[in-house]
Amino acid sequence: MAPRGSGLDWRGCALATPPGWDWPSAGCPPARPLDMASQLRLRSALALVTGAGSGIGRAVSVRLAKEGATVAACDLDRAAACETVWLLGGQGSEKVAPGGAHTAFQADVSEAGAVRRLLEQVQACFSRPPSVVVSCAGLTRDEFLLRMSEDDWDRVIAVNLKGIFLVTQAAAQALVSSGCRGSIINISSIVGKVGNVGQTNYAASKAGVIGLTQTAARELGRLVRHPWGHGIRCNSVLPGFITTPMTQKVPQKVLDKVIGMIPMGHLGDPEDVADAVTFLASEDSGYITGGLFM
Ligand SMILES: CCCCCCCCCCCCCC(=O)CC(=O)SCCNC(=O)CCNC(=O)[C@H](O)C(C)(C)COP(=O)(O)OP(=O)(O)OC[C@H]1O[C@@H](n2cnc3c(N)ncnc32)[C@H](O)[C@@H]1OP(=O)(O)O
Ligand SMILES: NC(=O)C1=CN([C@@H]2O[C@H](COP(=O)(O)OP(=O)(O)OC[C@H]3O[C@@H](n4cnc5c(N)ncnc54)[C@H](O)[C@@H]3O)[C@@H](O)[C@H]2O)C=CC1
Repeated sequence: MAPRGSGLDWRGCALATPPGWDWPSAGCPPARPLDMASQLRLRSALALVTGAGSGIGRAVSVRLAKEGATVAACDLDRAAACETVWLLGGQGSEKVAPGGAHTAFQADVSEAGAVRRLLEQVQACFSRPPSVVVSCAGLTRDEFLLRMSEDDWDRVIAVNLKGIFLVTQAAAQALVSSGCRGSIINISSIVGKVGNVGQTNYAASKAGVIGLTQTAARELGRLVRHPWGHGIRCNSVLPGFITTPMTQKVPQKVLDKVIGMIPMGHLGDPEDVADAVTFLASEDSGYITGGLFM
């Protein structure tokens, strides 16, 4: 069954009106018109999405596919990645994804060999490197500093920071080897800028993602004519609280505290992040590299 609010029915087909959509009484058009998909800004793109099996990564996969991209959906959880591909139309989705059928891949992004094999498998499957790479894979191991274990620190840094290093490096190497331009989008967090109680490990990892991405942008951004330039844009997105399985673990009393500080007055949806990611993946952001704050 397609996830609630995915805007997709049981077959993965777009609903005329997403479940729970409350058409504004004033009759004004919906905030996120479904016909945005008709733009097909990513018609020829091959997009690799890590963490594609849940939450933001799944929403990003759906959104990129709506704009014509072929999606290589990667996750530690193979079944979850396969469910995402099923939502996108699965095998036989060539009719909606000119670049080939959406495909699921399994990899632990914290393992160098797994990431190397992932990029090899994606290129073997599609005969080209992914021109859009979105790193959503991530986890939390929240605890107060005074009580945090070394393992909780190590695992969060390994997945959230080293994982993005490995995927960014492998994807950039593949693009440079092929002389292709690309757009790499790394999901950081507002926590990487302002910190958050109970998240010394997570905040450090997300702050590291910001610095990694800004540096990669400096090294990879210029067009090929520079020895270190390759026309590859790198941006990080820093969402606040978004309603996903990751935030469902947060004590309600904490959410109650934080919601009052959110300018929009409520948690965001994964689709809100997917919209920003899709903009950064497309040529509409052709002169933006080094970061975008939400
Ligand atoms: C300029 C804007 C400033 C914004 C401020 C920061 C906003 C942060 C927004 C983050 C948005 C992005 C999030 C993201 O990237 C995705 C995630 O990381 S989702 C997970 C987020 N995790 C948390 O926020 C940690 C939540 N806390 C916990 O899980 C537990 O408290 C913890 C495991 C750390 C400890 O559990 P326990 O020992 O059981 O203690 P309590 O739960 O009872 O807490 C004791 C006490 O501390 C208060 N508290 C705990 N966490 C927070 C928090 N994050 N912010 C504020 N206060 C917190 C808690 O309310 C208790 O207070 P009492 O008054 O004693 O009840
Ligand atoms: N939910 C939120 O409030 C916010 C989330 N983020 C970030 O967005 C990204 C996505 O988070 P959510 O969708 O909310 O979480 P989620 O828990 O719904 O999805 C995370 C996905 O990453 C996968 N994953 C975990 N470890 C992996 C690994 N080692 N290798 C490959 N895949 C792995 C999980 O299997 C899962 O499918 C994360 O990087 C998170 O830190 C940033 C800001 C806010």
